[in-house]
Amino acid sequence: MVMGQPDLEARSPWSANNDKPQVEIHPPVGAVNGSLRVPGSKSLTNRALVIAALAEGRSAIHGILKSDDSYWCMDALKKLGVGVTIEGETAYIEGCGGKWPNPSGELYVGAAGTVARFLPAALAAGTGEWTLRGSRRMSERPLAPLLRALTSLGTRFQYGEKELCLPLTLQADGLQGGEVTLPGSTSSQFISGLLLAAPYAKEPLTLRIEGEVVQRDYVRMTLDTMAAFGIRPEVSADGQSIAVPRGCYQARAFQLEPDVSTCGYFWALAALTAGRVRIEGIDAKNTTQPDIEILEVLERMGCTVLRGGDFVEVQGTERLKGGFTMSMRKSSDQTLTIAALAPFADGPITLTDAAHIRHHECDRISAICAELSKLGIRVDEHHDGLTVYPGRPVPALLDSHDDHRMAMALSLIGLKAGGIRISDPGCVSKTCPGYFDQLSRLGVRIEY
Ligand SMILES: O=C(O)C1=C[C@@H](OP(=O)(O)O)[C@@H](O)[C@H](O)C1
Ligand SMILES: C=C(OP(=O)(O)O)C(=O)O
Repeated sequence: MVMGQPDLEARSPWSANNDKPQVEIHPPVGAVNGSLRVPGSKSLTNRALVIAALAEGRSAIHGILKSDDSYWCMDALKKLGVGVTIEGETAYIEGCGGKWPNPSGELYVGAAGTVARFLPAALAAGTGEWTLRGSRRMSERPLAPLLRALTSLGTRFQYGEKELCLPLTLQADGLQGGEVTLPGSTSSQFISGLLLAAPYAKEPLTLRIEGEVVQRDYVRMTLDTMAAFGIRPEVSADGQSIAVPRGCYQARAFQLEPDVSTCGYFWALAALTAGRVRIEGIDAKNTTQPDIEILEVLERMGCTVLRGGDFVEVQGTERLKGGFTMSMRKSSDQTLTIAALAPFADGPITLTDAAHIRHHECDRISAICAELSKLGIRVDEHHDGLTVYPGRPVPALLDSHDDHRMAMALSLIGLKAGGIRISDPGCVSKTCPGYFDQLSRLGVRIEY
């Protein structure tokens, strides 16, 4: 079987296993029990890095994620002349107060949606001319609504290959203020990107959001992180209008939460093996990360969840329950995790409201349907989701589609079925380079 060629340029020095063509997951003999910590949230790391770079003064960001997505964010900031020093899990950032020290250069965003959507607005708020490139997939992923909004605020763009896509050259002379409209239906990151830069506009900026926002809680996360650095936008009662005051972020020490999206795979591991997995450092009631919703799904499937103030423990069950439909609008990154659990439930599971994940690292709806089908699992593909039916997976080599979440979700199937191999295990480094090592530490046999 010929798998698509992964885009190895997007793998950072923090990646691992790029030389391994495949990994086999061996089903553990019994329940998986264990306790672990996962690295910092990708979403919080890249928000904090961009804000700290725009701030006045030196920030210390504690508990960062060290993965491809955060590497390319820091790499771009360094190329812009921002001082970035890493000691252990802390990044020290010398804020530039909104004036990028290097007014020109070539920046590479890798495969990171957060960097591709946060950086253009932050650059546009300054003065200079920069070229932005991304991975093959990032050059196909949508950027147009953000670029149109920035154009209306005075930024000029030239496109290298295709209009309104990466690669591009951005000419900036500050953002005009006033009003700007952005759609919410394709990606919340356009809104987050513009919000992060908005305090530096020449006049106060108001964002009007058209329609529903996919994964709206990520916008809330952006607003909360901005507030932590001293800027408090005002959100209208209907949530569709956000007024951002002018100002400058103030540097500070900032502690990040662990990555709840990554936690989902480990909690699913407990769910599948009737085991018990505790993840330290998570405050389920107060987290700003929407993927915490996976806990409610696991409960619905029959698992028991213990929400401590500083940990979450999931205890699995002998027979997972299915027979429900779930909207993934809020926590779409967990769609693949639930789809991978679904064959082992006692009834079909339908996931809806996730049409936008066709524009993620791969067309995730079509990709997961293709891979589950290879396993002999019945799936119905819908425009905005899928239905997965209970079944017994047959041995197969599965394609990770150069998508960290495809690889991590598909690995879960190997916990229950023999002969499950996954291509290009290195792709997990987009958000969790140590994923397979952590599985091993929990007693799951991994063979490259
Ligand atoms: O702002 C963020 O940190 C994110 C927003 C979401 O993207 P979209 O809103 O583009 O779906 C999510 O899928 C991604 O993993 C992280
Ligand atoms: C969609 C994702 O990433 P990105 O930040 O590149 O959009 C993801 O991590 O699942």
